[in-house]
This record gives sequence, C-alpha cells and structure tokens, in this order.
Amino acid sequence: MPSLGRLHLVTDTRPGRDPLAVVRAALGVAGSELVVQVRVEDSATDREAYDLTCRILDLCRPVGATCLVNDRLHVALAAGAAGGHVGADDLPVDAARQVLGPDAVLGATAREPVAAARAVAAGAGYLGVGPCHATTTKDGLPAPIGPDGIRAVADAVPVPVIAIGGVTAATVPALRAAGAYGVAVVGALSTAADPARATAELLGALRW
Ligand SMILES: Cc1ncc(COP(=O)(O)OP(=O)(O)O)c(N)n1
Ligand SMILES: Cc1ncsc1CCOP(=O)(O)O
Ligand SMILES: [Mg+2]
Repeated sequence: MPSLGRLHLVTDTRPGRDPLAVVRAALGVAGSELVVQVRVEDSATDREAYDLTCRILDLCRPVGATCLVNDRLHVALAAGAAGGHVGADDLPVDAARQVLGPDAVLGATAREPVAAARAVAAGAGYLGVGPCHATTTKDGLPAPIGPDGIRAVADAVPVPVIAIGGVTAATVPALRAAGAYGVAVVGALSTAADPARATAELLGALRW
C-alpha cells in the first residue's frame, strides 16, 4: 500500500460549492500528495455519490492521488476508490474492513485514546481525530479537543493521525507538533478564494 498523503481534501457538496473545481485546483498543486475524501450530504442519493466519486477518480488517477469515500463503502467499491472512512454512525470498523478487504485504505473517526486503540485493533489504517478546533462545517459536534487531544491519541496508536475540524494553514504547525501525521480540511479549501494557493499554503505548513 502506498504511504498515506498528509493533506486530505474532504469534499464540500453544500449548495453554492463547486467540489470538482476545488479538487481540480488542489490536485494541480498537490498531485499524488493529496488524498481526496468524497463526502456528500446525507440527503444525497447513492447515485449522486457514485457519480461524484467516478468524476473525482477520473481527476485523481492521472496524477496518482488517493480517492476515498466517506460512509458509503459500497460506493467506494463500486467506483473503484482506494478505500473509505467510517465514524460512529457508520459501519463498525471491523465490518468496514470486511467489506473493503485487507488491502484497502480504511480510516476511522476517534477523539480519545481508548476508542482510537479499539479502532486500530478492529482494522483502521489511519484515524481522523477531532474536531481539533471549532468549525461550522458540521453540526452537532462535541467540543474541540485542541492539539492536546490530538497528542493524547497520537501517543496511543501506531497509525497516522489525521487532525480534522477548523484546520487552517496557521493551525497546522501546532497539530504536527502534537503528533498529527496530517490534516483533513473542508472549509479551508472549499471556501478559499484561491483553492490552489490555499493548497500550497497547507502543504507548506505540513512540510514545516
Ligand atoms: C479524516 C476524517 N476524519 C473524521 C471524519 C468524520 O467522520 P464521521 O465521524 O463519520 O462524520 P461524517 O464525516 O460522516 O459526518 C471524516 N469524514 N474524515
Ligand atoms: C466532518 C467533520 N468531522 C469532524 S470536523 C468535520 C468538518 C471539518 O470541516 P472544516 O475543515 O471546514 O472545519
Ligand atoms: Mg461518517
């Protein structure tokens, strides 16, 4: 399995957003370093999720970027994505691993060390940990855990920790210093006036 990219672009399919344009811009800068996670609204149909995934895979393949699918593992398999990401409302991690197979990339959400270790034992290859900072992108999230919360998880597991929630280029250094392997972002790219430039800034901060 190729090593996991450190910058995860999670798609924003809310009204008024243009996820394909953002992915295209980010891939132009990050290429194979980018992981694109296709995340659609719960109200989206499987057909819409599948069509978006296929279009994003068409953009990722030529540059060797990894494409994952959030929640809907059957869509990941049907479209030929590299894997998926699951959280508390999705398939349990061991079931997700069974569905995807041993070689797929599988991420799981965790916000504290005990759940994180359980997810890894059940087959997660990386962890999405957060929210590390306040965000308006997703409703109903628990309180932000900050860099200290990231450190607690990173110290407890042997897999890459991807920090998520309110991440910007300015907050990346503290998250990396706390042990995050990489970051996942929605708004930092989807609301950027210049997503290519925002990608370059995030990559620069991750290399620091
Ligand atoms: C990298 C990464 N980390 C966390 C999440 C959140 O997943 P989940 O808790 O299942 O919430 P939804 O994204 O499904 O609303 C993620 N998608 N990616
Ligand atoms: C899906 C999800 N899970 C925890 S925070 C989050 C949203 C992150 O979005 P943003 O990068 O815009 O804060
Ligand atoms: Mg989920």
